Amino acid sequence: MLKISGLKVDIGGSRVLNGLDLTVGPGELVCLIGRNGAGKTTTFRSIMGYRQPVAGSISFKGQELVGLQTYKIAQLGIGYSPEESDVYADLSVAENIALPTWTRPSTLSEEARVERSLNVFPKLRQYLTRGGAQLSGGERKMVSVARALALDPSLLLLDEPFEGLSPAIIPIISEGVASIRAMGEAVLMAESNVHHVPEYVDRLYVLERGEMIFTGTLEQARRDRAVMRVIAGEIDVGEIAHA
Ligand SMILES: Nc1ncnc2c1ncn2[C@@H]1O[C@H](COP(=O)(O)OP(=O)(O)OP(=O)(O)O)[C@@H](O)[C@H]1O
Repeated sequence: MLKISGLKVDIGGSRVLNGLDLTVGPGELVCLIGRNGAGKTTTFRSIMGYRQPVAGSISFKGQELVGLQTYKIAQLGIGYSPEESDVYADLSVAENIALPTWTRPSTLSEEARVERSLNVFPKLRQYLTRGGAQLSGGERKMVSVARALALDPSLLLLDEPFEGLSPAIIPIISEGVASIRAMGEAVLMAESNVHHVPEYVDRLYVLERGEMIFTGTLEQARRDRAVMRVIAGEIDVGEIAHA
């Protein structure tokens, strides 16, 4: 469904992604994991057409995305929830979520698409009339993911959905990701912390300074000390060794 081959991206004269290969199949949950600055956001921004690669290909359902404008990429069915969860302050929560239903036609009605998003995050029903500026970080994250889902995408990109959230909100987002997955949507999720990776993840890619250093299952990653050093830190490697 999504196939990235040999992707190279330069920013300000520096190579930020150096020959990335990655695939996401229909209905798969795939995690791209790496430390801060590894290049996860740059990968997502390249998929969405905000960054132009110097080499490589990004194809979605057989169509090349490189060179397409962002709105066209979204219309092809890729929903994007960025790390910073931009929620439109001048729109209500309900309007923020409904936004993609105005820009991408789907076989589902606007109501059905919004309802589906609200079923993923039922807590949002209390805030529907509230302005986008009057939300906590966790609420903004829910709106951002719900909005990306209202696009009725066949692939959802979630950039560090747990980043900066309080421990109380993490299980809510985690349950939301599980129900999105149960709907059969393909999800590509970026993470810097292996502990946030759901056990049911299909495949992990580990990115280090713009290069992919590992591809495999979560179980294989846990058995690889060099990989765990990158995605879990030294302390956790010790814990794993004693487990
Ligand atoms: N606009 C920019 N100008 C200059 N350098 C940039 C810019 N955006 C990203 N970079 C650099 O590109 C590299 C990759 O950044 P990117 O944001 O993709 O990493 P990331 O893995 O998403 O990290 P984080 O978890 O901190 O968001 C970093 O070294 C970063 O400093």
